Amino acid sequence: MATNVGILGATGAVGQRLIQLLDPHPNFEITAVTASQDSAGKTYREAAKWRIDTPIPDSVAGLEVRQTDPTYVPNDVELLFSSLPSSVGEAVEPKFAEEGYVLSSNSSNFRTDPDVPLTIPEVNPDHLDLIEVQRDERGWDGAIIKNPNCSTITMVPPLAAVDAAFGLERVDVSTLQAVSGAGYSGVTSMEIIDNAIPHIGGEEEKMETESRKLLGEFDGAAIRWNNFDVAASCNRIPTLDGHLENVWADTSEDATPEAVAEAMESYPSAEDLYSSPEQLIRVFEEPDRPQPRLDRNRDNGMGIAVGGIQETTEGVQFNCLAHNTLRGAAGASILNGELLLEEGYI
Ligand SMILES: N[C@@H](CC=O)C(=O)O
Repeated sequence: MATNVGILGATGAVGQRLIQLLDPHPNFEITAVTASQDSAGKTYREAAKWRIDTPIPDSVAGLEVRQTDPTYVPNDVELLFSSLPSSVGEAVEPKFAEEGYVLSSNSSNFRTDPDVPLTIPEVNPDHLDLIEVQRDERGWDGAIIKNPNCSTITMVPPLAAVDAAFGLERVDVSTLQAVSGAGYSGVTSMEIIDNAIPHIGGEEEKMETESRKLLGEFDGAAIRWNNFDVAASCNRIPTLDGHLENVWADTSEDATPEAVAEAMESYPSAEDLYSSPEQLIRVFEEPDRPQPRLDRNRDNGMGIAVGGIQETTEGVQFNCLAHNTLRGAAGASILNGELLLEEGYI
């Protein structure tokens, strides 16, 4: 039987992607959607300005939109996906956890808190058990778990493969990020057409902190962050979806391009989880790949594509790409929901 799930912030860009991905999902059934007070009481079809290129699923179109408050969400909802703006998430998510709800959240608040699991199921599934620490410390019956920022998710699986095989000393990364990462009204057409913007507020810090937490070690009580140095430079470009990143990784042991490709291609997926691709990282030999338009939808938008692996004086260099609203946001939260289900937290 499918698990009843709700979506907090269901009318936004990531909320809509969550609906698109959850509607056909074999494990989950959407039974509650929430949004801001203005939308409460309307049907989802009336409240949402639907901008995805598949129709609003019939199962959701007629649902009544509820206020984003635990009082209005039915108790038989076992898992909540949160795509709230971070300022709202910071205020509201703990209220739900206090009331016993388990949240798989894409919002950026709390990601680096010591008792909040930040997980990519193929990379650090063991960090999920930090939930026990969180429950002890905060006295919650529910829990909050997070997926990382989209630009972090794009580079961390390839870096995890490099770290496991050769050890990581230092990472430098420069990003070319699609406009959908900023949300529908994030950058105007006048700002981005014929242009590139060499700044995305807060993004560099997210990449620099989240990557070290994700690749850290959980000893049963706390996460010891990985201590490689990392510096990020983030840029917005006029692609619609798909973040492309140029990464330089200085390794502890010598790493040839062939050995790096082998380590990446053999890095395991989470084969028991429905949304994890059969092969997590695909490596191109063609020097001009991956490209956003050609490669973002591989493996239902949940794969990571890598190319241009080469040796440099400072270690190894490669390019990586992921679909930012699928693997990098809605799909990442759903994968964490699948992990929560598999590990018996819901
Ligand atoms: N913070 C990211 C969101 C991911 O898509 C961005 O601005 O691109």
